[in-house]
Amino acid sequence: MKKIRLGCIADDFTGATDLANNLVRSGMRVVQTIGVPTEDLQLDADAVVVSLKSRTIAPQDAVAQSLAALAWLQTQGAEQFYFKYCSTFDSTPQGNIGPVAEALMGALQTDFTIATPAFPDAGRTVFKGHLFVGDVLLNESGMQDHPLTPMTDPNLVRVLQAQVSCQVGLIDYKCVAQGKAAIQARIAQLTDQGVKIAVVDAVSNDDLYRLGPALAQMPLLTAGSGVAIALGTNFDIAPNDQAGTLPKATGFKAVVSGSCSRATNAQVAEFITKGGQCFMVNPLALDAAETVINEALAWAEQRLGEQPILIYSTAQPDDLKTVQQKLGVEQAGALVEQTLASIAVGLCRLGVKQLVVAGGETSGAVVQALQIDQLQIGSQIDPGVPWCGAYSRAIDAVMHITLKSGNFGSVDFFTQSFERLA
Ligand SMILES: Nc1ncnc2c1ncn2[C@@H]1O[C@H](COP(=O)(O)OP(=O)(O)OP(=O)(O)O)[C@@H](O)[C@H]1O
Ligand SMILES: O=C(O)[C@@H](O)C(=O)CO
Repeated sequence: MKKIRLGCIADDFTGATDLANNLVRSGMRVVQTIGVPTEDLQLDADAVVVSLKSRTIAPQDAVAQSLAALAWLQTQGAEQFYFKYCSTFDSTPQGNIGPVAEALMGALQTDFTIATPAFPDAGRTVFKGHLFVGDVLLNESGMQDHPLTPMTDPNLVRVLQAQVSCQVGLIDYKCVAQGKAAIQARIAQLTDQGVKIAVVDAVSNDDLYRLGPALAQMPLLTAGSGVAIALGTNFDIAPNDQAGTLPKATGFKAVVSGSCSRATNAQVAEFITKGGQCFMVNPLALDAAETVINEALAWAEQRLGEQPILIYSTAQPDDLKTVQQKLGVEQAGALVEQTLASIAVGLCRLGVKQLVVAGGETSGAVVQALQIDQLQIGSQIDPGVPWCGAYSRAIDAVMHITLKSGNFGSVDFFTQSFERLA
C-alpha cells in the first residue's frame, strides 16, 4: 500500500472537490472518496479527501462520522489532517464544526488548531475575525437566507465559541502579514493563554502563502479550502501540470441544479436567457415524484445532443420560502434532492457522460444515487470547482462530473464548464 501524506475530511461533497481542487493547484495528486472507504486506497495519491454529508446533521452524528474518517485516513499513513468546512461557514450555534474540531483534536491528542474559512479567490476573506463574502459581511451576503444554515453573525470567533467548550482566539491580519515566525509566536502565546482554536485572518492568497509554512507541524488544520493552496510545499511538492490530468470526455452534457444560492440563480437565469433548453422541477408537484421524474427524462430524451440541457429546482428566496412553509424545510430539501438524484441517474442512463451538479446537498444525493465511490480530481473550471473523473456503479460507466458549490462559478458556468472540457 502506498502511503498518503495529507488526510482530509470534508463536511460535504462539493466542499470536498473544492478542497481537492486547491490541493491539486498546490501540486498534490488527489483522490476524493465518497464516504469512508472500507478498503485501502487503490489509486496513487498525495492527499485523499473523504467526503461526508455531515454539514447539517446533529453534532454527535457528525463527530462519529468524522472520527471514522480520521481512523481510515490514519490507516492510509496520513501525516497531517485537514477538516474542511464551507467558506461561508454554514454552521449556526447548533452546528457541528466546533464539536467535530474538538473531537478530532482529542483523537489526535493535539491541543491547538486553526479555523479559517478564508478563500480569497472566491471572495471569502476573514478580517478581524469577521467573514466577508465579496464586499459585504457574511450576514448580508444572502447567506442569512440559506435554506438549511442561515448565517446571521459574521463574527467567527463568536460563532465558533458558541459551539465549543474550549476557548477560541484570533490570529489577526497584522500578525499574518508578518509571516511564519510571527504566526508561530502568536500560536505559542495563545496556547499559554489556554486558547485551543484560533480563527485566522486572511484577506489575500499572499496571506495564505504566509500562513502555510507556519502550519507544517500542526497535526490538525480546520479550514475552508483556501489554506490548501499553500500546503504542497510543506510536503516538498511543487505546483505542476500533471497533478490534474483526466481522460478525454465523451457522451451528452447535462446540468442538474438544486442550489438556491444567489450565484446559482444567476447561472440558471443566464442559461435560460442565452436560449439553453431547460426543465423546471416544481417541488409542490412532488407528491407525484415518479411522474415528475418520468416527465423530466422524457423531455430530456428529445433534447440531448451537442448542447447541454438543464434540469433545475433552483428558486428565488420568496418562492423557496413558500415551498418550505408548505412542505417543511427538511422534507422539501430531501424530496427535491431525491428527485434530482433520480433524474441524474436517468440522464446518465440516456447517455449523459458530462454532468454538472449545482449545490452541495444536491451533489451528495446525486453522487450517492450514481453509486460513485471515488473521484479523481482534474483541472479547475472556476475557483473551487474542478472537473472530476469517476466510475458510476449505477450506470457501469466512466464519466466526467463536476460538483459546483452553490455560491461558486461564473455566471456562464453552465456552458463554460463544458467548453473547458472540450
Ligand atoms: N425549489 C425548492 N424548494 C425547496 N427546497 C429546495 C428547492 N430547490 C432546492 N431545494 C433544496 O435546497 C437545498 C439546497 O442545498 P444545496 O446544498 O444543494 O445547495 P447550496 O446550499 O446552494 O449549495 P452549497 O451547500 O454548495 O453552498 C437542498 O436540500 C435542495 O433539495
Ligand atoms: O467552501 C465552500 O464554499 C465550498 O467548498 C462548500 O463547501 C460549499 O458546499
